[in-house]
Amino acid sequence: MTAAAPRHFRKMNGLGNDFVVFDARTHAVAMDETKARAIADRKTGIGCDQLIVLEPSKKADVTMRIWNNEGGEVESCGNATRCIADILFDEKKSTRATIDTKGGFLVAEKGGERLVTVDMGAPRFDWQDIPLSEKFHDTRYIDLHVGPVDAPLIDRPSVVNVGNPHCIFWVKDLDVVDLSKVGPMLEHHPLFPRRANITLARIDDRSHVVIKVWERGAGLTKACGTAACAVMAAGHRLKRLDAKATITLPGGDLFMEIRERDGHVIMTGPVAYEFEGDLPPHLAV
Ligand SMILES: N[C@@H](CCC[C@H](N)C(=O)O)C(=O)O
Repeated sequence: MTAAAPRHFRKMNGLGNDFVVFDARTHAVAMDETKARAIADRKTGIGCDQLIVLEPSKKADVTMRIWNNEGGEVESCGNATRCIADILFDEKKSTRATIDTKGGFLVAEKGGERLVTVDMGAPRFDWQDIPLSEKFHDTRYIDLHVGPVDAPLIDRPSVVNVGNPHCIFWVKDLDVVDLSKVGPMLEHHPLFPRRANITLARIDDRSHVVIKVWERGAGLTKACGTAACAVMAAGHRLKRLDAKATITLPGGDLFMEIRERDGHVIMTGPVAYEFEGDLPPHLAV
């Protein structure tokens, strides 16, 4: 039996949310759920929160496809978008890059050395767009209660789609519930037919929020860029946040803005290169 050809990859992260990146612009990469899980495994694979595959695009510099470490392909990833934009800035010797994703067409600009600003597009608040499985007139706060009878209850989250589905619980204390326990239950709640990313958000003042995220298909991560976009969009819609705010995640800060002229969410944050290599034959794609 001949071994599959090794496949070159780059390992990168945005605030500790880490990615194995494959370039399929010249040679096809056959990613699927089984391979994604094997490569993402932190004990027997390379290890990552998400796998990224770059493909040619007719309308953007690149098409970015995203798989969670659990194996499912998803629409959007804020931290990976910054990483890919930085690769493109270097390749194109330009300070602007365009990236097509299932969640939308994104434009990124260089903000400094390994610092990237991305226009993450317009947030969607309609219940069908989140999507939710039942009609909610007002998605600023929905009826969804969490917590056993003998523990503090958190409820009335906001929901928003920023390319992918997010549910945000506004809390005074980020430890009010154990997100590693309630996260998976909420992610799979029947109200979310495509599941959801679950965030606890503590607003410290009108321009600073601290968050913890249980990512759909990836669990607790050090940072989730789209969750920061979702918190910014929902918090501003509730008039609890100014148009510019810093969002602190376990891995560090993202600088967020709701652009006045079109309501788009603008995210600025760092990118980091870790290492590169070739997949061993048993993991080859
Ligand atoms: N880490 C990402 C989000 C990745 C996808 C997410 N888990 C989902 O399933 O929607 C980010 O930085 O946004």
